[in-house]
Amino acid sequence: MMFEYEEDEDPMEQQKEELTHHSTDHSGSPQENPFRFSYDTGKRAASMFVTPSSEDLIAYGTKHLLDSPTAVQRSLVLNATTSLNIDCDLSSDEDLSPTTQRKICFCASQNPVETQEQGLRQAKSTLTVSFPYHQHQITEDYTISAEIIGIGESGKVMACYKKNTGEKFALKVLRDSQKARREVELHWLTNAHENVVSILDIYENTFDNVKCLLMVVEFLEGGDLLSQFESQGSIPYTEKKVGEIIRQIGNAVMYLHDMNIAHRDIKLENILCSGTGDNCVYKLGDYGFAKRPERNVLMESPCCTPFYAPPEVLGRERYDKSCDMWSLGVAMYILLCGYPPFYSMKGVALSPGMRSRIANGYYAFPHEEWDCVSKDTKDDIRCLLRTNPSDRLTIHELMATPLVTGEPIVPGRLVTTAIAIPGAEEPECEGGIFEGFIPEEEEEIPEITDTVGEILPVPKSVRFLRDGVKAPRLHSIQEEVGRAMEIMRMGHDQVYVKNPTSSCNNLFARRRAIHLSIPRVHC
Ligand SMILES: Nc1ncnc2c1ncn2[C@@H]1O[C@H](COP(=O)(O)OP(=O)(O)OP(=O)(O)O)[C@@H](O)[C@H]1O
Repeated sequence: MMFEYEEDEDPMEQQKEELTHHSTDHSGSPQENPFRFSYDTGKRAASMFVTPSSEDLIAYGTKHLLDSPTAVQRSLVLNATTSLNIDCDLSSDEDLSPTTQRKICFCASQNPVETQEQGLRQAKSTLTVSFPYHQHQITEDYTISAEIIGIGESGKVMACYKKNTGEKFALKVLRDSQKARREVELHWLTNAHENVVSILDIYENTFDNVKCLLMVVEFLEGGDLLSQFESQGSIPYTEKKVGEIIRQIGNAVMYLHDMNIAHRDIKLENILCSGTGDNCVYKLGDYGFAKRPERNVLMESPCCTPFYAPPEVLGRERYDKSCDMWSLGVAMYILLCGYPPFYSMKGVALSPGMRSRIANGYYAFPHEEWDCVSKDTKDDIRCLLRTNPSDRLTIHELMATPLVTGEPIVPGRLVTTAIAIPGAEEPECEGGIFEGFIPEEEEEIPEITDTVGEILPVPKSVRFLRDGVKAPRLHSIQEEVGRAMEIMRMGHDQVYVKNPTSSCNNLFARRRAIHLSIPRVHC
């Protein structure tokens, strides 16, 4: 869907009129001070890049939300500064959910005058959405601290402090690129949701001749969910707690999916926590791989972290938002037992065996951790980890499950032995219930030296599902995953292709010896 205008209307004029009318200026003209404004919706505080008072803004948004979403949506187009296509069809208002409309109203309100000309230039061609940003130095507004809040693939996340309030925020610096712009744009587009990390300010600054985008986001004191989970010893969470996390993050995912945006990198590290207590608010962050497909075009680029990557991504087939559902299933699985459903026995991020198990949907629910989990919840995970994307639960279906709605669920057998085990028909093995098929060609299972706990009396084919990946290894696995991410995320910028004549890799060497007439390299 593309933005469309009716030929006889001039949206520029209309928006100018609306901005003039609604911008009751308290601190200067919009040109002088277009970015200084904070509002509090009651849910969150965020700088909205506008000058009107919060009442004006909300009234403005509400008015247009209720009376004339089209007018506001048209004005949103005037923010356009890049060629990214955001496929909202403004010719049909009913396509937009109320939340979507509300967000778009806010976007429209924040429109800095400086972008209007650019918007006009694009108005009757391909109409796109972008984000407003400052071009002055971030250090005019924030003090950048040396404190590192987190480290990710794209660099460090630093602490920064707003100069006039002393408030702490998180600063993510991205080297300017098409990918970075897409990350910021899609995050910006969804940032009004209460379970999405709020963006406060965006800057385009140049350091040592390198143009960067700097994103100031709210600081979540509880850190990321993986660290929080590990800091309490990776002890499995209760279904109630997991249900609450999935309810909140699922709400954010539903918001994204309703806007036809897939996050594509849902994992515990990208779920941020407002605190550590019972009232923790969970928020989705890191849109580094988020994508909005063109209409009816499924996303094709492989991304995601291997542990969370669905088969169709690994298989480089087409996929869509259902990859987020797979990743939610993986996240649920980890939180409920303390280890991931798929992993490499060799301690690498993605082995052929792990790939094969993912492709076949082959994982287990070992008795020790899973017997106390209800069959309903295990069924939810099964429905999320289906190898065929079209068979997977949608986000709307997940949000209606008892786990998420909080309806009573029949507990697993360790909680009460009086209840019949509905999973009696489930395929069982000595080590637990397993799913999928046993791959015909398994990877060699090496001697496991770092196994925590006893070796279970299970067939070799199933053993890898349990051994060696107990809680203490989770973090090191995640680190390995991090190192492998550049390869996994080849859908975007670059693909690293090893030199077949000089590469040293045992698997490659074996295959080369068997299949290829490439001279052998001694590693
Ligand atoms: N707003 C925030 N509040 C608190 N901690 C944060 C915040 N943003 C990021 N972090 C921490 O920094 C880490 C890395 O952040 P982020 O995921 O945004 O970076 P990245 O480079 O995109 O990472 P990835 O490796 O997932 O691509 C997070 O896992 C989290 O621990």
